[in-house]
Amino acid sequence: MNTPSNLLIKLSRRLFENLNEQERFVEALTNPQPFHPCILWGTEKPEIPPFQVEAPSPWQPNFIDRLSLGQKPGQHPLHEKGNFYCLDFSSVFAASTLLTISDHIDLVLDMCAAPGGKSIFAWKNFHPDLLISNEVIGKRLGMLISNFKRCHIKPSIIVNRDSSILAEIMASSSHLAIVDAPCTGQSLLAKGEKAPGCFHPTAINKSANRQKRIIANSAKIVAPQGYLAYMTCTYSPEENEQVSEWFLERFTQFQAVEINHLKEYQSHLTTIPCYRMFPQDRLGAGAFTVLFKNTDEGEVKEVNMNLLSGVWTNILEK
Ligand SMILES: C[S@@+](CC[C@H](N)C(=O)[O-])C[C@H]1O[C@@H](n2cnc3c(N)ncnc32)[C@H](O)[C@@H]1O
Repeated sequence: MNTPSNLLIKLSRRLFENLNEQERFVEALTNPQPFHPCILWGTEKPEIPPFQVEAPSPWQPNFIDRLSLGQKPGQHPLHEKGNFYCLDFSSVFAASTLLTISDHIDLVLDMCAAPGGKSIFAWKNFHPDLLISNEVIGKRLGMLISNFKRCHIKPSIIVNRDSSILAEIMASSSHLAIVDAPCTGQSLLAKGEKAPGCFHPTAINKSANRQKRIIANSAKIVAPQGYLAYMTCTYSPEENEQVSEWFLERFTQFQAVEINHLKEYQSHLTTIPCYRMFPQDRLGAGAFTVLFKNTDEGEVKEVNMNLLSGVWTNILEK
């Protein structure tokens, strides 16, 4: 067990009033325990389940399976064939806000896409006419492309652009924009991984400023009556509730949507309906999620596909 830093203890006091909850949170980060592996079925599930599966949460979509501890889905031949994608249950939690959208979604833009979990979740849930997945960091494109190829994700385009460029090229065009923002990655500790400096105020502030820039550019892409899903895998309120509050103050055409199936996870750190999963509850390492709706009426604009210049494209057939 690692000794908790003062910054971690301080954060636990800001997150929870209850002393026992503070201690459980700190323990989850300093003495990490394995979480159940999880898969997203891109194809139909086989009649004979290839894995031992845990009882599903009431809100879990049927294309997700949470597996028993010790299962190694990444080593199964169906993984190589692209039948499923491995992801954390925290990612499923964060993406589950999308399950409340009943409108037909033609176009999805995932602004921060690699390695591809939220894109694939949205693709499976909505069967959009087109999925555009963006990854700005060049060296992370390879894993995104290989996951899309392996799982036969189409029709889709992968692009490598700064959010400000996409805001121009794709203004008011997308029925759904997903911002799974780069963050300080504090929940990596709950998975036994390293995230140096993740509780330091300078790192948190820098990360929050980047998140505000990305969400502001992404908002410009959302079509009238469309949605913007914002999520992170970190705990500090500055990167989560405070980004959401900042966003609603500046982009007054957006409203946060209540997510009924996540009611018991509602954050008490803001009056906005935002939702959190914490590692001490043992479902996943942690996530923050909020869904905004653009209340503007008006015209949905077309994307100029020539300006997008995808680095990988698979739009031949659905
Ligand atoms: C939390 S990860 C995304 C995980 C992915 N959505 C998934 O579910 O597999 C955040 C991503 O944002 C990317 N990123 C970093 N800086 C960015 C920026 N300025 N604008 C957009 N994305 C950025 C990172 O390279 C990283 O791939």
